[in-house]
Amino acid sequence: MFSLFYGLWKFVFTKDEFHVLILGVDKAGKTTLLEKLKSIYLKGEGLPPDRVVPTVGLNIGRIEDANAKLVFWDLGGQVGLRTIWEKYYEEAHAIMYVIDAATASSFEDAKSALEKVICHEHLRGAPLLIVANKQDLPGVINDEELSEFLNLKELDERPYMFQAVSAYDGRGIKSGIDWLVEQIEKCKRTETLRARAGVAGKI
Ligand SMILES: Nc1nc2c(ncn2[C@@H]2O[C@H](COP(=O)(O)OP(=O)(O)OP(=O)(O)O)[C@@H](O)[C@H]2O)c(=O)[nH]1
Ligand SMILES: [Mg+2]
Repeated sequence: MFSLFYGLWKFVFTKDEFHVLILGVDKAGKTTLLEKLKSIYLKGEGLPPDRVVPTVGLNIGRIEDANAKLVFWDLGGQVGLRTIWEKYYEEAHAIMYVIDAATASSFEDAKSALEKVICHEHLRGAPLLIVANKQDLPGVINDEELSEFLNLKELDERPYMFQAVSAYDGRGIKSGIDWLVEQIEKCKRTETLRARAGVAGKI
């Protein structure tokens, strides 16, 4: 009887935990964004931008919103480190792809790296939030202009959205996360990952 009530209690009150992979080429602002996310959701725990260094390994950040726990995996974007990205694909519920929208010279690299991400079979159906970062800088392009510039094909089979953000002043971050959580909760991939975790838990 106890286990029945405990199971019900757990079902009603325990929040799901989702894994969000933060990808993008080097200097896009991924780690700065992760730190800003922490400071918004964990009230002041994130590092200030001047303490952020280029990523070589993996940075992990955990936040909790009203509906879910999110675990962010932030990987290095330098060319030689991008082969590590795919090791995380199978376990990721969603992708946050960060682009430096103020540096036009980085767009082609950002586009071709993103196309590889989108095509990877281990990420099939994963919701994708494409972040046009550095909106605080002059001359930056917004989310719509970035979408036009990238002109990405093969996006239609997954939920996706472009979001203008600044990892410095925090604009756009909450709406991006709200959208991501909503999409993760209703997408088929989440059901598949949940079923797989359930089976693994029983073995
Ligand atoms: N103005 C401005 N600068 C930013 C913003 N986000 C990041 N930066 C700067 O961009 C540079 C790169 O930021 P990182 O967060 O280290 O970039 P990254 O994508 O994690 O880079 P790798 O770890 O090498 O892949 C740093 O100088 C940051 O201070 C932003 O929103 N606005
Ligand atoms: Mg980094």
